[in-house]
Amino acid sequence: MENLVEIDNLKAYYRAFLYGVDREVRAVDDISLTIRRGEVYGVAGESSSGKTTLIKTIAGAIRPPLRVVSGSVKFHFGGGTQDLYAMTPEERMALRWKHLSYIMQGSMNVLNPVRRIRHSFTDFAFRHVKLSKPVFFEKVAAHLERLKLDLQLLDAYPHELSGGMRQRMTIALATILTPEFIIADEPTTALDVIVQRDVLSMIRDIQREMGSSFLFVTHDMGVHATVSDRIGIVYAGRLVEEAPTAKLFSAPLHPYTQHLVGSLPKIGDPTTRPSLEGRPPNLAMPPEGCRFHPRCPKRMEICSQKVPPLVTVAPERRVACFAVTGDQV
Ligand SMILES: Nc1ncnc2c1ncn2[C@@H]1O[C@H](COP(=O)(O)OP(=O)(O)OP(=O)(O)O)[C@@H](O)[C@H]1O
Repeated sequence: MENLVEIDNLKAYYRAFLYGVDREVRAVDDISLTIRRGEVYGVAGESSSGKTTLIKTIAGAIRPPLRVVSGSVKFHFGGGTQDLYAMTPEERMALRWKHLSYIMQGSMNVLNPVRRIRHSFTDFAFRHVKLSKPVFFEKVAAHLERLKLDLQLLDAYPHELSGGMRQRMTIALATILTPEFIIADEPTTALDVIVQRDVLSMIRDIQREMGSSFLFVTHDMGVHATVSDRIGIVYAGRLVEEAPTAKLFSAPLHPYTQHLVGSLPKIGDPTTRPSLEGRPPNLAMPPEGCRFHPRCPKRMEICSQKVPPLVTVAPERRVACFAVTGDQV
């Protein structure tokens, strides 16, 4: 399958003053991954592991104190190649909505709270199309109908809608121009499970119908099991494992992934789930070597001395762990 997004050795750090000292918070530290055309690539990891920073960096939404230290993000939109950090801000803006769009956790961030929803469609999407307004709104109506959303919702204010309905409208807005790449950041985290299921199946349907690629970020492994084709596990700013979803769940290789998968509840199994010792590291002062080693049940001497490289250990499987790959890599 063809690659749509190629991320190479990406490093993005925040500059922060901690206890009066100027430090770098290494939130995205040497991440390389590719997202194929038409796939849902899931990114999982606990709070503060750098998921949102990774998204911002891939979307080119960088503002101080965050900066891209090195690496590249390349897209293959519209048959060409776009090198995100070699583009002007205007060129980057031109990719938004048409080729790349966002579904965020809080739909209120996108839908303007003081304007009727139809204005959000005009503000974000209309300027990217060469259509008259009536023809544009015919397109919007057809899209909403396809997504089984009531047209009258366009005349509502965001606060008049339930959380689930607002999130569906946000998804409709993000997909109106059939973008090739959609980034979804915890899009169902704030929703109850029933609404969450409906929103996830809506995302899956859209993805199948439009053939778009998704970067789907959530800490919820249950959600990944439902939507993601492949999953990358992020720990303390680094990608520690990547595998097709079924393989990641049936045979996780990295001790951290084993913990994430092992702590999922199983119906009918009354045994208590193991918890992990310690806390994730402070990314302004991460431990030497493997960042997971202070918490790792399989740690060896080398783990505190050397950073384990991400190694391809089987087709479509990469892992960064000396306990799996041996210490000769
Ligand atoms: N503006 C900022 N200045 C300094 N450090 C920051 C800033 N924003 C985030 N960080 C730090 O960057 C690291 C990664 O944060 P990020 O929000 O990307 O993690 P996350 O995995 O998305 O977490 P969550 O799931 O809680 O949103 C954290 O250590 C966080 O404290």
